[in-house]
Amino acid sequence: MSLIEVRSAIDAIDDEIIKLLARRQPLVLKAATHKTDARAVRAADRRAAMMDRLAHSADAAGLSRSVVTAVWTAMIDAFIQLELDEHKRLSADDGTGSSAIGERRGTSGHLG
Ligand SMILES: O=C(O)C(=O)C[C@]1(C(=O)O)C=C[C@@H](O)C=C1
Repeated sequence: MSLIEVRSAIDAIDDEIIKLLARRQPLVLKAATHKTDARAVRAADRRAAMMDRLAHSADAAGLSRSVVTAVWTAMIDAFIQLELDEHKRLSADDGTGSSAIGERRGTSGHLG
């Protein structure tokens, strides 16, 4: 396999990763609507559990744990920022006394 071929294969995989992240993004934004503050958005317990689970998934897949840790740390940090931005937008009082996040969340809202 030439370097050009290797890079072409990497590009194809990156395009798949982009598609998967594009599916992940609206789910993360939906999670934001279930949360009422930044601490809940950060969901430290959930994040720790994910990293633990993913380390085992990496082992099973033959993927470097350090790569998984670095990639998911960066990815979750980026999605948290997106969630915080969305959360701020939905929480903004629209002047009617009811916030958009309350309407989007319905009655099942919970912290974290
Ligand atoms: O599971 C959540 O509560 C999310 O908001 C999603 C997500 C993620 O990107 O996977 C984002 C922030 C939290 O740190 C945990 C996980």
